[in-house]
Amino acid sequence: MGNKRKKISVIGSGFTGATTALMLAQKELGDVVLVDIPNMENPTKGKALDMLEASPVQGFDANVTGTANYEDTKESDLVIITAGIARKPGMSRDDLVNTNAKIMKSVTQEVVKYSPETTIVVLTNPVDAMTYTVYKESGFPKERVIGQSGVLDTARFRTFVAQELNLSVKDITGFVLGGHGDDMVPLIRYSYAGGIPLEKLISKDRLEEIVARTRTGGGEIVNLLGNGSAYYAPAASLTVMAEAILKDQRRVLPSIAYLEGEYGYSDIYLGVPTILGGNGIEEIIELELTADEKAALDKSAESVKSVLKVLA
Ligand SMILES: NC(=O)C1=CN([C@@H]2O[C@H](COP(=O)(O)OP(=O)(O)OC[C@H]3O[C@@H](n4cnc5c(N)ncnc54)[C@H](O)[C@@H]3O)[C@@H](O)[C@H]2O)C=CC1
Ligand SMILES: O=C([O-])CC(=O)C(=O)O
Repeated sequence: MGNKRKKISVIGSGFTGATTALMLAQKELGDVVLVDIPNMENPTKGKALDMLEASPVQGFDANVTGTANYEDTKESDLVIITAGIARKPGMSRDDLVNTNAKIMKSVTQEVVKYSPETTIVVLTNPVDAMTYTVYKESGFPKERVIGQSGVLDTARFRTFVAQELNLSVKDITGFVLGGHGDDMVPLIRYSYAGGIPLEKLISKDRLEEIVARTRTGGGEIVNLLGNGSAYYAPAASLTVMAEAILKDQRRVLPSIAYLEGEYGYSDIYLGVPTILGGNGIEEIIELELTADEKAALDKSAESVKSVLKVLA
């Protein structure tokens, strides 16, 4: 008998949830249960069946099912929450807070009921505050409630740098700290092309433009799509985090983590460099920041705190 397949539940079968489900299955990370509200049960089952029917063509062994019944998520190894509303042009992520906080609470209760030992990764925006909400509602240890922002924000930064230098994206590394908003802090000092500091390859002005584009990268897509937000790169980001956890890879990836004094903040979820492995967030990596970097991070943390205050 081989190893038992992992079970991954993806809550929310919209653009990000469905795309994530497909990527998880294509990488054979486990069997995927896609969950949505009762009104969306048939479309959710339809999407799941359609993905399953791609499996013989692409040759992946993963079951994909759709449901509106949380019993089907029982004993999930990993739960990914994408449920909720997305922003439209003219809105900020923070405008979603009240609606999505209610959704986080009800979803978390159901998830915890059937999978008390699972690890949860949250995507729903405003994601720093929504991860905090899920943490409080779940009663889980902090290492098992994680938010996604930094992998995506870093991916955008890496894309723009690769375009600028006409180099493979594979050789570009980036580093983004802070909340998933326009105040996020891309750290040039820790970003490289094939081990060469970016500051040696790109002018300061161009680097500043790339940082600015990264900060508003989500909004750029929202404006182009017109009726929703990004989902391919977000789904790819969730998939890499899922892989790190399910395969116990201990990867160094940025995650939204619960801070208890790290970087000088407490009782807040914020994007920081972490080690992701079988236990979820296995470690938070603390770096020394320059005064300017710390000031930028303080500003980002303040934005997240102001959203948390709305929920208090
Ligand atoms: N953290 C990040 O980097 C990113 C966050 N997001 C956020 O992810 C969320 C989802 O985005 P999309 O998938 O594009 O939206 P979408 O509108 O395509 O899908 C959301 C789905 O959630 C479902 N849903 C609503 N209430 C639910 C409940 N109580 N239980 C289960 N399902 C429920 C809806 O029926 C819908 O199918 C948004 O809040 C968006 O802002 C999106 C991209 C990146
Ligand atoms: O911009 C949005 O609303 C969705 C999101 O978080 C992103 O794509 O970074």
